[in-house]
Amino acid sequence: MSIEVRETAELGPDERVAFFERDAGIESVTGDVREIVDRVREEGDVAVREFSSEFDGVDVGNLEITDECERAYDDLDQSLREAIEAAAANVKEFHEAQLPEDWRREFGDGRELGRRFRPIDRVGVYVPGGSAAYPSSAIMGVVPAVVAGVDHVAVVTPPAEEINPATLAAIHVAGADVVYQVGGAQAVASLAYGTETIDRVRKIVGPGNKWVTAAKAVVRGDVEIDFLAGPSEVVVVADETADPELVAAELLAQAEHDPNASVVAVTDDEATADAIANAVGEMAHAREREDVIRSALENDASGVLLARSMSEAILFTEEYAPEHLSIVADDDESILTRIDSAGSVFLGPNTPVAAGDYASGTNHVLPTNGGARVTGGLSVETFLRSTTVQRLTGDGLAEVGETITKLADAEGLEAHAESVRTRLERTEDADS
Ligand SMILES: NC(=O)c1ccc[n+]([C@@H]2O[C@H](COP(=O)([O-])OP(=O)(O)OC[C@H]3O[C@@H](n4cnc5c(N)ncnc54)[C@H](O)[C@@H]3O)[C@@H](O)[C@H]2O)c1
Ligand SMILES: N[C@H](CO)Cc1c[nH]c[nH+]1
Repeated sequence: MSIEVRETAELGPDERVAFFERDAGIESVTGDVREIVDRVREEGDVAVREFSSEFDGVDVGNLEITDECERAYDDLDQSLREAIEAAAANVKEFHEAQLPEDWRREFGDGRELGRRFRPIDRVGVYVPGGSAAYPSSAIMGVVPAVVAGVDHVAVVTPPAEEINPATLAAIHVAGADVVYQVGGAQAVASLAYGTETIDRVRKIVGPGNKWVTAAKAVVRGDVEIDFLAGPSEVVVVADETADPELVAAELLAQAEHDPNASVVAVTDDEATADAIANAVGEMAHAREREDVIRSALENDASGVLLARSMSEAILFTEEYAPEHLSIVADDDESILTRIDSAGSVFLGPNTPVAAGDYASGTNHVLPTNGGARVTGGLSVETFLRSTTVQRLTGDGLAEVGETITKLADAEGLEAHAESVRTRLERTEDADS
């Protein structure tokens, strides 16, 4: 397996499009996904069972498996149980620090304004589990919802002859209220529209492969979603001080998720670029998921890139807007100040992306496909809605009264203006 070094300056228009408008195969499955979503919407559980049989190879009996999660937790090897609990505790602590406080304060004279935060009442969390198991994603999806105070957290995860026990146990530890064995687009459709067994939710969150991600895009008009969190991505920005093997290790780690994953190293140092490419070639062999890694490395949005300068490497990265950004360079903090678009940032040689994937406490459900240009990852705010609150005194209304009536008149909305004038007149009458 080899990966060729390409110069950023030499990239043609098609290659730039492949990097910057990458879609990880989502568009190619959107037609099929629309059909799956429509069938589940019309036929409910019958369609869910049919698609589970077709795509997961399982004849599902009971769709609900909430009690099985607690049993899996009880039976789980103690050290694995402790690892799940330690990761969940770190994620909880970091997300509790995000909880916003309601506030009100005086603006001007007699104008009290503020914001109030309340949880969404019913959410659905997708926990992936097709080609790998994702207990970590159960923690990342459910814990912030619980911290936010969501009343009803429903989890969906793909069925299997035996669903991974660590995934079930993690769903239990994270605190889900109800759990269903259904995966892929059919799971997203079930949460969006409801079936006989699965209640519809108000917001669907969580990561998944191209079918899951396409389904979230399809239902987005009918139900709220977090963002598109599809096949994993990483960009490593490296200078000549970077250890090529550690950079290669980052690329392989994200590449092993999915054949549609995208992994990039970009550097301004030719020797470093060559060394990273060699290390990737050598280290990719004899991996358990070598085939998946090979496909991901062959993606048009993957590669080792040689930039003419660090500024060019930074511009490339900003345009790419990766899910994960690792910066391994002497002046990592100053490079970071020049990159705004990244889902989650990992600084320095001792900070592997796997830290955030599993246990440092930050969330690993992150925007892919350039979504980092407009949003960050899953957080407590994902599960909250904010409401503004205001109270004006007579003086407060008088202060903004003319501004309001002028604008209302300009809009031709007389009743708006009158609702203010009436109050102002009453205040004047009371004062005289
Ligand atoms: N961006 C993020 O935040 C993030 C975080 C964690 C994981 N991920 C990604 O999640 C994904 C997990 O993928 P996975 O496949 O292991 O699990 P998954 O649960 O996402 O997908 C499995 C489901 O895909 C459906 N499916 C499979 N083949 C199909 C077909 N031919 N037609 C229709 N549906 C089909 C099946 O219904 C199955 O249940 C990876 O791409 C990984 O990179 C992303
Ligand atoms: N790298 C994934 C986010 O793209 C998260 C994850 C789960 N398990 C391992 N890693």
